[in-house]
Amino acid sequence: MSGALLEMRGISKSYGTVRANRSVDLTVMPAQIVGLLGENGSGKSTLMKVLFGMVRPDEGGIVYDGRELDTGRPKAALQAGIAMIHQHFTLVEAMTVAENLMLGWSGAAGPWLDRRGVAAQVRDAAARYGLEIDPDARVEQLALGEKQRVEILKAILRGAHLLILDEPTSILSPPEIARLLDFLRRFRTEGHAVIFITHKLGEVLAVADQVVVLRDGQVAGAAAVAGATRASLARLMVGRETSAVAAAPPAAATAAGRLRLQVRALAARDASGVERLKDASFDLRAGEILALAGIDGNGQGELADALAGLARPTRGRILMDEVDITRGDAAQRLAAGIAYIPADRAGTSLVQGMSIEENLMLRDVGRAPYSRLGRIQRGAARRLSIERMRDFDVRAASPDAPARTLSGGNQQKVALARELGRQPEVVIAFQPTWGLDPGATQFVIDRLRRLRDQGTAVLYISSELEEVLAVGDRVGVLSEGRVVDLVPRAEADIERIGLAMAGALQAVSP
Ligand SMILES: Nc1ncnc2c1ncn2[C@@H]1O[C@H](COP(=O)(O)OP(=O)(O)OP(=O)(O)O)[C@@H](O)[C@H]1O
Repeated sequence: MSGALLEMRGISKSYGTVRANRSVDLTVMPAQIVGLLGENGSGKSTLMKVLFGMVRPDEGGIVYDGRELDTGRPKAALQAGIAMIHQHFTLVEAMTVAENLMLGWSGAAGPWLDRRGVAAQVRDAAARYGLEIDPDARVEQLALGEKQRVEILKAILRGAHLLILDEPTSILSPPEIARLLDFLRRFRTEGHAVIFITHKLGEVLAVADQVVVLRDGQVAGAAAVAGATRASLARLMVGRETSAVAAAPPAAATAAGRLRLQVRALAARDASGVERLKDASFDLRAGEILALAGIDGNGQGELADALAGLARPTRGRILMDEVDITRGDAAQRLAAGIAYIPADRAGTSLVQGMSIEENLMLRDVGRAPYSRLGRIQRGAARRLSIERMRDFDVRAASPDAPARTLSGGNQQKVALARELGRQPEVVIAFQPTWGLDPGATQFVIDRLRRLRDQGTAVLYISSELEEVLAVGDRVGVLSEGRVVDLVPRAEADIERIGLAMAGALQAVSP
C-alpha cells in the first residue's frame, strides 16, 4: 500500500516449536495511532522486537518510510526514527533529566555539550507536548510517571517519528493517563505515528484510530476503532464471548471476620532513603478485601515491602493476630501465613534460568507434597505443576520450560500460581494484575475473591481505579504516604478517589 509509514509483511518467528509470529502483517499510516492487542503470549512483544531489530525474523520484511529496513539490526530502527518506550526505563538514575537527555543525543552542539541549550530545548518540547518536567531534577527522585515522561521526551528530541509504547498507562494515575492520551493526540497532529500495546480496551477505544489483534501468533483481526466496542475487541482477542473485566460485584461486606492485621502510623523509606510511606493506619480482617488505590511514589511499594518483611519500617507498628511483627523478616512473615505478590514479579520473584516447575516449588521445596523424608517427590511435583499451570492458564510447552522463555504475562501467572496456590492467611497483593490480559485479570480477581470467601484477609494495592472499585469490600487511597478516604465500597465515590489518587485530598484517620 502506498503512503504507509510502516509495512511489516509476512513476519514469522519461531522459538523451537513455539510459533510466536506467523505471517503477521502490520501497516501503520502517518498520523495514525494503532492499538496492538492480544492475550498474554499472543506474540505482541515478539513482533515489536522484530520491528526494533532485537530479533531477526525467520521470514518476512519491513518497509519503513518507503525503504527496506535491515532486519535484526537495532541501530537501523533507531536511525530510521523508530523509538520504543519500554516498561523498564533505561535512564541513569544518578543523573539529572537534562543529563539523561544529552546522553547520545546528536542534537547537542558538538563535543562540548551545551547544558543551558539542552535545558531550553527540553522546556520547549515539554511545553509543546504537555510533558512538563524539571530538567534539573535528578531521575532517582522522580516518580514512575515522570520517568516515563523523560523517556518520551528523549524519543521526541531524537527525532522519533514512530513511537512504540508498551503498556504505558499501567503506572499512571487517572489524571496522568488522560495527560498521556492527550500527548499522543498532539503527537499525531504533527503527523507522527504510534503503536500502543495495551490490555486496556477502553484506552484503545479512547485514543487509537486502528486496532490490530494478535491471537496465537497470527493476526486475528484488524479494524478501525470507529465502530468497535469493548465486546467486539474482547471477542477478537480470545475468539469467543467474554464477560467484561471484573464485572462481578464485590460480595456484600461480610460483617467481616476476625481482626488479622493492624497497621498503625507506619512509615518506611524507599531505596534512596526518601520516606515515601509516612503515616499509614488501617485494619485488615479475615474474609475481606481491602483495596487501596494509589500511584507510584505515594508509598505503596514501601507499605507492601514493610508488610512482607522486606523493608524495615522507620516508625509505627504492624500487628498480626495482636502480636507485634514489626521487626520480623520475610521468612517469619511467610511462616505466619502471609503471602506476598510483589509488583515486579518477573524481576524479583521468578528465577529466570529455572524452569516453571522449579519456580513453582521454590518456597516449599523442603515440604510436602514436594518432599518426603528429605527426598524430592518428582511425581507429586510434576502433578502439582501441571495442575497449577492449568489453573492459572500458564501457556507453555511443559513445566520444564525455563521462565525466561515465557511471555511477560505468562511469567506473572507462574508467580501468582505459586503465591496463591498455597492457602495463605493474609495476602498482600501489589498490582497483581499488572501486565495481564483481561481474561487473566479476571481470573486473578476471581481467585482472590475465592480466598476471601474462604476467610483469607486480602490487601489489594493497585493503581487501577476500576479494579480497586471492583474487588474491594472496603476501598481507600494511599496518598502521600497516608491512607485516606477509607470507606465501604458502597459508599465510595469514584471521582473523589480519582482526586485523592492525584493527591488532592487530605488525610483522614482510620
Ligand atoms: N526467548 C524465547 N524463547 C522461547 N520462547 C519464547 C521466547 N520469547 C517468547 N517466546 C514465546 O513466544 C510466544 C509469544 O510471546 P510474546 O512475548 O511475543 O507474547 P506477548 O503477546 O508479548 O505476551 P504478554 O502480553 O504476556 O507480554 C510465547 O509463547 C512465548 O512463550
